[in-house]
Amino acid sequence: MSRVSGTNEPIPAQSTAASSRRHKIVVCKDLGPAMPLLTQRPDIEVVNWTEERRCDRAWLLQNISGASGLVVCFQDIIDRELVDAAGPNLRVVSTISVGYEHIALDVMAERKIQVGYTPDILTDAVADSAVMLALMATRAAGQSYTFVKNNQWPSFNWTPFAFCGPQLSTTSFSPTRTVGFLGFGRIAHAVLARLAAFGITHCIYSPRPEAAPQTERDAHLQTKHNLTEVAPVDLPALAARSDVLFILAPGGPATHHLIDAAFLRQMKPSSVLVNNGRGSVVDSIALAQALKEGWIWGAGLDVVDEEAIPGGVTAEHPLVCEPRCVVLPHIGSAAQETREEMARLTARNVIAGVLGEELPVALDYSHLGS
Ligand SMILES: O=CC(=O)O
Repeated sequence: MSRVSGTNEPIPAQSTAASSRRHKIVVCKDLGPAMPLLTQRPDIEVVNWTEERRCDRAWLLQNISGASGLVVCFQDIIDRELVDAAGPNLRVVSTISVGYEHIALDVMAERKIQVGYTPDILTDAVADSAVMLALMATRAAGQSYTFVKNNQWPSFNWTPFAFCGPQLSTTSFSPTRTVGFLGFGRIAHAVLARLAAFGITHCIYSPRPEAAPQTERDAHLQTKHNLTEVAPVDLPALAARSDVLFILAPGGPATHHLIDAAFLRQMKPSSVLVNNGRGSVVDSIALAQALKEGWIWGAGLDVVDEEAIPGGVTAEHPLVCEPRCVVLPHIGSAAQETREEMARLTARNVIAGVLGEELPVALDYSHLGS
């Protein structure tokens, strides 16, 4: 039977013959119903962080020595220091996320450590939540919900324009709508498919600088969703034309604060920004100013730059304080069925990795810069 640590004290290295045949896997996030996939294997020793808060870096550094596998989430920074502390046994890092900015891929490549992740299976859940945020941000859901929670409904003087916001769907009297995407991959396509039902007419996106033109794919999407346009545009046009702009780009140096004051000033006063990608893509201070001064109408955020720093996003954060900004705590893929499948895949990835087998879903980082 595998051992699951009951406390978060450092676990002493095992020296018995039996333990040396077992693969040590350090688990930073409890995988819920998928944990037995790990704990019921006689060839695996599980050392897991059991507290209901972010895994302590110090605990991880103390416990990782001799590990063959590591289970993490996007909050855990996997860098050279950690890999050095693990030692030469480490064969696989399995993250329960589609994003991988938290993993130093140059170090993984150098040490030939496989990386498992969970793309595709979360696409629909994240796309659902992006549409939810677009609707919440356009239709003043944050303000009106707070109004009711604050017991203001009893004295509500209903007026035709109270809590009004821009309409996401097209109508006979407002027949065109342009959605923009920064990051036009699987999740963006799933968002577009959902928005087609809202009568969206134009879809524009900013291509990666190195990407080849996708003319055929765009023509296919245009026909499939009965749109007037699907086209790549430059950043100024993306800002100026989007009624709703979805940020679905990965984080990292290439996208850091791409959405800054200069970009936001080019957006329409009636437009809405939705961020389901990474907080670091948007300059929070500039966005708060854009909302306060009416450069844009509203925002729906599942990610915020400051979530990564100690103290995180408090109730005093300038974006949380903006009435037309809906902020959720990074829950884009938090649909029960999806999270269970992500947990199972994360477990299967780490098991395959420690056994030296091909991962069910491995990140191919051979072409990625460090
Ligand atoms: O942000 C969440 C993920 O990368 O899956």
